[in-house]
Amino acid sequence: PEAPASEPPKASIPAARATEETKGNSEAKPAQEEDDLAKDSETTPKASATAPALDVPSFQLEIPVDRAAPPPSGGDQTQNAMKPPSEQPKMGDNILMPPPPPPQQPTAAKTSSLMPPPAPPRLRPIVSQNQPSSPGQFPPRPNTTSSLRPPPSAAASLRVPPSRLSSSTLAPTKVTAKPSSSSKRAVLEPGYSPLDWAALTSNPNNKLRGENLPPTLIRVTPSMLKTQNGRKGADAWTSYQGKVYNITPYIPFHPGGKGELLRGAGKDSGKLFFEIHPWVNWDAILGECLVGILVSETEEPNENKLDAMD
Ligand code: HEM
Repeated sequence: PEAPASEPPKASIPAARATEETKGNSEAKPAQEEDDLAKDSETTPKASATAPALDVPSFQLEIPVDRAAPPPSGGDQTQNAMKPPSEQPKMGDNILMPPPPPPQQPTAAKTSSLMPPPAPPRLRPIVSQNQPSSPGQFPPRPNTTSSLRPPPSAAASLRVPPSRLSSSTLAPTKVTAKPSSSSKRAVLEPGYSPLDWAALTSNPNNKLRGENLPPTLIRVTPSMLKTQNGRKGADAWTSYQGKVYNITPYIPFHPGGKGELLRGAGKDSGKLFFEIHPWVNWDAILGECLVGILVSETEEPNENKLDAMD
């Protein structure tokens, strides 16, 4: 597949290269000397390719004069220097490539002015093929050009990042959805909405305080409260601000779920309650579930004394 793409450029290149080749032969010797210097500074073999380019510039000044007519850009000097080296065909390919990606390879871009005829799209693929020899230059191209390039094949890999950008439009919906799902809010069964609870509490005959309890408030010690943990058929009681409530009837109505509500069973729920939802009006919801008051362990659970206090 590469052969066909490279063929068209080669046909046009030969003429310019012919002049370069003659000059290039004479320049070959100085280029080698510089190669040695380059090797001293640079360890990689590729340094030799760059070295000739540096040597050529002085001689290239003459070359540009001949070419001055065809190419508008004076930057051809660098190109000429590059071309004289043994890699003329590669340079030609690069020349074809330059038009589209001018920013990345200045030499290629300059040569591109000479090669305008070749199709820009084809040049990119060719460059990629030739690039293997010079991988260092290409890595940056895809990244920078990717944003600029609309092309299909390369865009596929690039589309992922763009999708992120475009996802910004989608993100809002997802973001809003995630927070809601992350909440511990439970799914209440039908008939257990806050309105249903309000209706239930509006009727005093429902005995939400619990069965077998006196009509008046009772005195509850910590040990008593501990036994009312909702297990083994016992109602779940909890204390809040010195008062004891039977939270058993509210379990299926609790928006936070049964498990969360029962975390306070048999003990004080004030701390948990305020940590999770301090804005909730406890008394307004559980007023009808009030069992009594919390007293110290030494105090006798005398209902008469409790009534006297009231
Ligand atoms: C140990 C005690 C309790 C715990 C651990 C607890 C936990 C929770 C949790 C996790 C939620 C869900 C919060 C969310 O939507 O992300 C919740 C919601 C709620 N809980 Fe409790 N809860 C407790 C006691 C109570 C009590 C005693 C009441 C009623 C007096 C109550 C009333 C509510 C209400 C009304 C909501 C909905 C709040 C809202 O949507 O803004 N909770 N609770």
